[in-house]
Amino acid sequence: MTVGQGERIKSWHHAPSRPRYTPPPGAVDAHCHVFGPMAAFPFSAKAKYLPQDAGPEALFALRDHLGFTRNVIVQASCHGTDNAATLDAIRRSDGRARGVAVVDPAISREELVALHEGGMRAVRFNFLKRLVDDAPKDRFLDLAKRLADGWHVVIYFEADILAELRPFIDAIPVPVVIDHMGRPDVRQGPDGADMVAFRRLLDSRDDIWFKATCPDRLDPHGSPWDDFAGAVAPLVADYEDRVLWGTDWPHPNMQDAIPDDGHLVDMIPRIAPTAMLQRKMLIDNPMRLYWADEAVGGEAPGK
Ligand SMILES: O=C(O)/C=C(\CC(=O)C(=O)O)C(=O)O
Repeated sequence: MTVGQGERIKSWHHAPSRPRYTPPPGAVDAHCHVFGPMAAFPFSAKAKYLPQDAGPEALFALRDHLGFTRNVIVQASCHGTDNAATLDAIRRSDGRARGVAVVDPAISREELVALHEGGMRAVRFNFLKRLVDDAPKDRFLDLAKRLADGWHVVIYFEADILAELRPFIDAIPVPVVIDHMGRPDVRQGPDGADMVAFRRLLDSRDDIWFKATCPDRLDPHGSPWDDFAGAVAPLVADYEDRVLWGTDWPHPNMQDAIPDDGHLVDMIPRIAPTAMLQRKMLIDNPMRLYWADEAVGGEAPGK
């Protein structure tokens, strides 16, 4: 697809329900995106989808509606390596958002410093062929070696390439966060081949984290996403200090199965049934990665 052609798609719920589950004060939605607004922040010429505007106002309204305090905004592939829309959203958040950037691996040290000052704390390496044209492992690795203390790498891949990616991941010298657990087939259950391979990765280092996100993407049986809950709850319990959670709003490419964000929040007690697990997943763990400069938990700045 070439951006500028075709209809702009809408992949998010027009009126998400209010969740029955109430997140603890200080909870972080650690995986979400902004789209545009396009008039101010045009999409990349290489974008594989052309969404309607889903800017910071809508994101922060959803945050409040769902009972969250902070956001980690992940640069979406439709904006390529121009992080202006994500930086603008962070700037407007009153200190309540931080970000994950997507950059040209040749980025200069000065540009990385500017991203840090803008609230970025990680770079994302996307290996999904339907989203990006190329993912040069050698150049990604060179960049990972140049990241400042306190930064990490976020990797997005599907389960069928985990084995092939292992030498690359093993060589990354900073902490690693895996998006959507590397997209396991949750129908295999908690002891299926995909989860076993993913646990082997987690066991290989103690600085690999993961997002227990996207029942809507990973569970083909749909809401209430029972297969997702069954496969993911044991992982959360066994790796409680390394798990993050997020809505994934505005759910890029999910226009044919748009999830109700209130229902997504109601998955939290099903995968993290105790108050302690919820606190770790929603506050302590994301705070350590994204707000290491602040005391863990508590009120957000500007509140
Ligand atoms: O929102 C996600 O994490 C997943 C995406 C979109 C994405 O990552 C991107 O556009 O950068 C997907 O599977 O289409």
